[in-house]
Amino acid sequence: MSTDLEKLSEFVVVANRLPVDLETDEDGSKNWKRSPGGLVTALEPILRQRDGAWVGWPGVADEKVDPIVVDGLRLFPVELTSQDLAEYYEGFSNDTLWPLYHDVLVAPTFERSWWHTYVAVNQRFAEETARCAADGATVWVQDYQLQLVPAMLRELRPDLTIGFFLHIPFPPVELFMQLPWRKEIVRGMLGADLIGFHLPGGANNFLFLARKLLGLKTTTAGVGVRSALGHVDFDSRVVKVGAFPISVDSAELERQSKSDSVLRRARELKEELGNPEKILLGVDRLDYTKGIDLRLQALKELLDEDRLDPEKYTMVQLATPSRERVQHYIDLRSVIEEQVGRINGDHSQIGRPVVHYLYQPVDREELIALFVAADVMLVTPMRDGMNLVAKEYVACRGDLGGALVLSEFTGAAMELRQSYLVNPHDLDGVKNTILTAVHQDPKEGRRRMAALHRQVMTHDVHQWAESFLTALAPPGPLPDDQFVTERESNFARNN
Ligand SMILES: O=P(O)(O)OC[C@H]1O[C@H](O[C@H]2O[C@H](CO)[C@@H](O)[C@H](O)[C@H]2O)[C@H](O)[C@@H](O)[C@@H]1O
Ligand SMILES: Cc1cn([C@@H]2O[C@H](COP(=O)(O)OP(=O)(O)O)[C@@H](O)[C@H]2O)c(=O)[nH]c1=O
Repeated sequence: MSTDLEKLSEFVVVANRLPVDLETDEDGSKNWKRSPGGLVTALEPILRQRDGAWVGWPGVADEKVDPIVVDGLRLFPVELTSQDLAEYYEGFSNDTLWPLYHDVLVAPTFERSWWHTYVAVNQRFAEETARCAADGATVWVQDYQLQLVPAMLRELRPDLTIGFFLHIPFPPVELFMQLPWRKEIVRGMLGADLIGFHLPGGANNFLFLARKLLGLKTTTAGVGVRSALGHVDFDSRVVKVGAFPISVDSAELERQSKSDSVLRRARELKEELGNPEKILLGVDRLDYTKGIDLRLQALKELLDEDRLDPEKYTMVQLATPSRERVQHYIDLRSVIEEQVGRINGDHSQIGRPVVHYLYQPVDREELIALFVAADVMLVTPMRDGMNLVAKEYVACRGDLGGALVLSEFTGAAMELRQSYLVNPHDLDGVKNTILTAVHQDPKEGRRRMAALHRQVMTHDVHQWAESFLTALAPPGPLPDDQFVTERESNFARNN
């Protein structure tokens, strides 16, 4: 271990994944590649800024990797066996919690052996973190895969200040109550000093559960955005609960979007696409929450009904491979690829497909060039914690060009009010809104984009981290009258 890695860390991020995955190339050589998803996009600049350490899984099973510095980041890998991968990651995290927390878009599987593995893996993450954190350090635990870590870590290291942030929606109480291990999960999160959600709704759901499920005293006033924290009286401590909408590195994205290389690449992309009148763009992990199939269905119907001319308009859909061994993801890939094939079969010409579809990760620079080239960005999830892609598109449109079609069921919709908002369950509404965005009056488009751009530039990922970490100050007791039990709050509501 190098001296840099022997040094204990004052600031530690703990997430299921490291910011880079260990991949084996065709020649057998091992390389670190950026790992997928918005959590990594958001936290990487924060870790760099604070010179912290990152505890996480290196993205490959049965691989024991020693602590390592990659691209200036200090990484502490946690090994997952093939069985852990199947039961903790693909199973409990992504086939139980993920669907349950995303409005039960597909049925969650409740499998007891997966739960036991989830507990064991969370314990391992807590132990690795306890080893690399300095005395009194700040530890920031991330997301639904690690909801038990705060309590486990507090048990091992009561000296630490522990924050927990959930990147996906926290479900309504009626859905959460389906979970056989609901009390254990809530107690696990309550090991933190501060529990953060993207939106006030998630924070309020959590406070309600703490009262209803565990009979704890909590504040009952609504939580605000970066303000009016809620409090839970738990285990002789006060746990704070708040809403902190995550964002992107807006200034950096804007800077890159204006660079010569990106502008050149954006022009090339338009040419390569045959200089269509308008380019429509979708950028997602291939996930059933993202509404990729919905937007393809909308496009198909618009083309079938002659309401969109395939010679004038082209769509690019990027889909990063994700959770490829989970059945719902396997099924969705088939559905999407059949849709793309059918649209192109019915409406394309030789050398001019209507839909350009890539099932592969695309690097940042290419992505930014696509954002700059795209006239209409389609973000249509059925449910999404935040959706950083929507904010990235807006950050890259300092030229005030383009239009954003955005699902009301994303966290981003709460802030990006001047986008073309759609209800993804209303297919006709989505079709009409796509047409409105495609044909928008340029002046109206600039007005909307100016407001969106202002919002994203003034609420960036640094503000997100700063506001969370400032609220994560050492806990202090609150006056007794700020707490009420569930029984007392019912009484207050009914009288
Ligand atoms: O690690 P994977 O299983 O490949 O999944 C990638 C990430 O997906 C999820 O991202 C969420 O976080 C984003 C940032 O807060 C948010 O914008 C988005 O709405 C969420 O879906 C997941 O929560 C992460 O843990 C994964 O790393
Ligand atoms: C398709 C694609 C995406 N990215 C980057 O990934 C993240 C996605 O974040 P988001 O919050 O929108 O959703 P999930 O976390 O996946 O649920 C965003 O930063 C994209 O720019 C990428 O780099 N390359 C890709 O091909």
